Amino acid sequence: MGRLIVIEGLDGAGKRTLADKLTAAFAEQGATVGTRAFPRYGLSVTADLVQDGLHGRLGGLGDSVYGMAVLYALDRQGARDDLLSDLASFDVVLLDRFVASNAAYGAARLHESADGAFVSWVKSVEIDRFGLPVPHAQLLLRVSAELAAERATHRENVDSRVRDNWESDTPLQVRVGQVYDELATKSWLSPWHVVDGSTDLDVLSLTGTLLA
Ligand SMILES: Cc1cn([C@H]2C[C@H](O)[C@@H](COP(=O)(O)O)O2)c(=O)[nH]c1=O
Repeated sequence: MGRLIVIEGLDGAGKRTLADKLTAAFAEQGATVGTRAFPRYGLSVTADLVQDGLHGRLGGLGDSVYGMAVLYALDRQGARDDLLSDLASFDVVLLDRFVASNAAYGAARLHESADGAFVSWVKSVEIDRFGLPVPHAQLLLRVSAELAAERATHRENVDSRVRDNWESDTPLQVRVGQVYDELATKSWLSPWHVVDGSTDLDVLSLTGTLLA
């Protein structure tokens, strides 16, 4: 059975770059790696609806924290069998965002902490009812909301990728960062490793820790 390792962090933290570096480093250490990212834009109708919601095209549903969270959760539920089969075939399954994204963003939108009702609800729906696998470890790629916004703006200019309504909401991003810190401190679902996303990482030593 492979290890499910999840990368979490703010929009613009550099999760995709870290996923690429970790994939190469795991391979260098002889581990086979499968990667996935959530939401599964272009692959699932629920993820495409999420995108509509993020860009204000779902009316009141986009404004509903629980409504949007259900869409994200259904997208993952639809990938459950694929995830379980990946875990049976690879040593490491590396995910760019998972259940904790729902917990952090939803709680932040509701101005709740990681000890609030929303975070418990996410676990009860996604882990207890949908039966999604619990991560072996979660990596919090920690950057300030200012640096994340700078990177997201740069990506917007370079890739012509329009920032969604949440990405351009800096106070929201600050609260998301706080909830992530709390989730890591309380080892929500599994152990968390907090890594500094503002400097170059020692990826080989990180993979060593994750494989130990
Ligand atoms: C995967 C996921 C993302 N999100 C948020 C984080 C981002 O602001 C936004 C889109 O994610 P993305 O920028 O990684 O594509 O959705 C949730 O609120 N819940 C989730 O389950």
